[in-house]
Amino acid sequence: MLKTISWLLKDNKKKLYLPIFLTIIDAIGSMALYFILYLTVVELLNDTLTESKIIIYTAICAASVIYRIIIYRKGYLLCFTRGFDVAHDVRVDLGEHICNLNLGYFNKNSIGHLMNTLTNDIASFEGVLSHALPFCIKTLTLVVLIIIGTFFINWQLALSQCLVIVISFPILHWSNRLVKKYGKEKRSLGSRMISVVIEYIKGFKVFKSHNLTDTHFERLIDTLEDTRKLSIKTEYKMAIPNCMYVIIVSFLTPLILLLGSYMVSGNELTAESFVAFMIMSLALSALLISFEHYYIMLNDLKLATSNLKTTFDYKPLSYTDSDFTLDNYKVSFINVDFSYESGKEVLHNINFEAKEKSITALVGPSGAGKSTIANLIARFWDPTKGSIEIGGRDIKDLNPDQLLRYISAVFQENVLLNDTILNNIKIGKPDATYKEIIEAAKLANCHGFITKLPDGYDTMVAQGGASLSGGEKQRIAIARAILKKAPILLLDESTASLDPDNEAKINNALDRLMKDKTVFVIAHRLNTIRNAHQIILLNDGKVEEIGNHKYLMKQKGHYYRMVKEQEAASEWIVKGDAIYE
Ligand SMILES: Nc1ncnc2c1ncn2[C@@H]1O[C@H](COP(=O)(O)OP(=O)(O)OP(=O)(O)O)[C@@H](O)[C@H]1O
Repeated sequence: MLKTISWLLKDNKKKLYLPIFLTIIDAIGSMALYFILYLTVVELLNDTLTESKIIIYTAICAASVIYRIIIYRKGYLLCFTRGFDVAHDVRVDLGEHICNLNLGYFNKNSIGHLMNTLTNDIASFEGVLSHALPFCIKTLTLVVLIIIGTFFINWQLALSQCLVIVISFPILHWSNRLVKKYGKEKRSLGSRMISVVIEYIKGFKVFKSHNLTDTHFERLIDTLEDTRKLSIKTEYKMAIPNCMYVIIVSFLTPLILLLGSYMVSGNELTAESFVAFMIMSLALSALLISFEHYYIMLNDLKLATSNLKTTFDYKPLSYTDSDFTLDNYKVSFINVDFSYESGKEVLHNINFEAKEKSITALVGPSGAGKSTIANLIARFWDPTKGSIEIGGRDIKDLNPDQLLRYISAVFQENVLLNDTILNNIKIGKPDATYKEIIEAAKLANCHGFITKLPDGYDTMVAQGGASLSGGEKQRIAIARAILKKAPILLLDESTASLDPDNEAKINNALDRLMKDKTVFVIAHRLNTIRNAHQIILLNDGKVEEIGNHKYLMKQKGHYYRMVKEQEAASEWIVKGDAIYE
């Protein structure tokens, strides 16, 4: 565990040296009080406690208290602030690391697991660094100092005291094993609960429209109930070793009382040493009881750090060139195979070339692999075999962040942030001027509806863009892409039926956006792509047909049949409940 923590801390370890040192100094300072107490008891029992000695002892106690207040304040404040600083750095590192991962990571790991790592695991890490670590160090220092001190008073009693402490070790180990077992279960249940909550919130509209809110709410309730049951079970299981440990270390005082009394009556121990030993022993047993709490926290940290390390161990996409410029924007797929999950290939030996400033339409049945091709161009994933070249460069060599400067994407589901419309458009080019933003909005046909909103461009968009219509959201996404002016465009044509006015506005905006760009359009309505330079018909992850509309129609193959089917469907007239051709 220490190795993992040290790896997570990296250079931040040094930040913790001073607070740990001050914590140890504070522990040593508090020992001074025990020593004065011991001297006072000895002098009192020997009847040698004079007024001047009382003043000296009181002065030492007062000085020790002031010294400890200063050290305590400094040490603990440093522990807390440095603990929070270090956890903040781990959070930032983790955030940056996640940004560089391919989308495959989010595929394998449920959102719940990721949220758990980002929130609970880091919170455990933070809690231990800022709270448990200083208390553990202080407690351990005091325990060691008290044990050494008791050996000076009477080694036989000190040895029997150590024996009791040694007996408690297997119990601590037992509780440690339970923390590991139930901690793992709790973490995975926690991840599941977060996933279910997110699913419930995101799907609320769908569940409601299908009258399934109750069914899905029950799923949520079931997960909450499982969490409650597991928490209670954990506490019950943990209670056994916890109680045993507390009983054993509490047994220290009666043991010393019994053994000490025998030794005093047998003149093997003086009364004042006996009293001093008893004071030390009481303090020791109280310290050992509180130690267990922090020991459990430290063990829980093991799970948190191993989760964090697993996330950090997931390698980001590699590249050799981070500062590159592309000479042209021709896109080529060369013998590309791809699988999201090993053993389940979804693209097989894809070969095609999209000329610079040409339009390539990707068509085919649902699940054929159209979106996957778009994802591979943006390097959201890497092919499992073969290569993808842009401007003659294998994109595997290029820094994915830099590569995305050359690519704009307009997907069906356009995410709008809970921010102003202006800032939502600005995402396309963060340093854009107000004039550039307005121009892009005008080209995307959204200036009109934006200026009619109460605060115009400063109108806040509700989370997820809920306050705008589907067509308006799409036009804002187009404005973003216009502003970005990237030479390659990935376009997922909307499947949603839009009213003719909205559709005309979007098509008009798209025409402007597509001008002079290497465009890939995932087309669902074949009448919109008749002018594409090439149409790639994908079926079951393979290129089945390739060519322009005229050529493919002449072939009378799969594309031809799809066009004919869509034409026939568009001629249908829906009258009441009946459909007539
Ligand atoms: N994130 C993912 N993880 C695992 N499998 C996936 C993932 N995304 C897509 N797939 C699978 O890959 C295959 C191709 O999917 P893709 O989304 O590329 O098809 P598509 O042609 O775009 O379909 P549609 O027209 O319905 O959007 C499908 O079998 C799909 O189930």
